[in-house]
Amino acid sequence: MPFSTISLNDGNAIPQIAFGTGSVNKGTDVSDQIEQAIETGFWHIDTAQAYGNEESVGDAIRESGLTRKDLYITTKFSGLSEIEEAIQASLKKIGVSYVDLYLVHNPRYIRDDFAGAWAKFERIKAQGLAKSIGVSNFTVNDLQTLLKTAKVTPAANQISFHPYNYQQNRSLLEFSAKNGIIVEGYSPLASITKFPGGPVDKAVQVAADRLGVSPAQVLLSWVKSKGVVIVTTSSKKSRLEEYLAVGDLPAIEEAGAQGPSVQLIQRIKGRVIPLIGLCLVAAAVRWLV
Ligand SMILES: NC(=O)c1ccc[n+]([C@@H]2O[C@H](COP(=O)([O-])OP(=O)(O)OC[C@H]3O[C@@H](n4cnc5c(N)ncnc54)[C@H](O)[C@@H]3O)[C@@H](O)[C@H]2O)c1
Ligand SMILES: OCCc1c[nH]c2ccccc12
Repeated sequence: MPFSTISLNDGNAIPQIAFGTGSVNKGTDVSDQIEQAIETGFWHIDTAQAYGNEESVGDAIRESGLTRKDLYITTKFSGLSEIEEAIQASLKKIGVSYVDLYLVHNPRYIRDDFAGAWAKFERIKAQGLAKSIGVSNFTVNDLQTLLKTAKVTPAANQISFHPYNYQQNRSLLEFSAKNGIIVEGYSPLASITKFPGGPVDKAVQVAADRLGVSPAQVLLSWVKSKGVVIVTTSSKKSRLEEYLAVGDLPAIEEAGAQGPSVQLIQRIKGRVIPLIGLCLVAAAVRWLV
């Protein structure tokens, strides 16, 4: 069974893995890639006003033949127009009457008026144009400022999340947990894609060899074990299958409902996943100091 969902603070649920569409040049037609991702088993698509590809998302949805409620669509306000215009344009481009999650792409897009901008987001939720509203790239300070005037607490904060920024993200994770804000992690594979050759490589490879999985699966497993929604991507079907297979390495608390062989695997994973976490953090700390 692939990935499940995580409950949000507004009663909705978010799939724990998303297919990201922002890793290619702005405006690239990614409809075939999204279609492939949906066929492979992704049902959470992450786009943004700034990616210039919301039409591709719409095309892929229609091609997939799935109904609206079978998909989870996130888009973001990227400051390219007024908020009310932006959501209407996004809905039109995607060809849907609502998105599941609407995010402020970056605090800099609302820096001049956090309270006013968030009130507009709250209205978008009240109007049913977005089932849930949230933010992206917000620090603890940004969230504190927002929460001073917010009537609706952001459901999620999408941030960069990988072993090399884990220490830096810890206070944000704690603050988010305390305030019921789900963390989504983009660039989860950064240690092998953007910063190869660092100390995390070794720890990841050791864990991968021991578990008989790939380094990417170790990294995604680690993100999942933190309760963070994975936002990843690939144009290759084989990689998408590899990512989704991480859903079969569930967190230990899911073990009770499964058969004996799965329970055995989970007992092993239950020991290994925290160990992976420990190794990655130790490696990251050694690398940072
Ligand atoms: N909110 C934001 O500000 C923000 C910023 C960046 C990205 N995002 C979102 O997150 C998504 C994913 O971001 P990402 O691309 O950084 O994620 P990622 O770290 O998961 O990297 C994915 C890339 O890694 C490659 N890859 C996978 N396995 C590999 C391997 N073994 N060796 C080498 N390369 C491998 C894939 O082909 C793909 O190109 C974006 O598409 C976008 O939707 C959001
Ligand atoms: O999501 C933030 C990273 C990103 C990917 N593609 C973009 C296009 C415009 C602005 C930001 C981005």
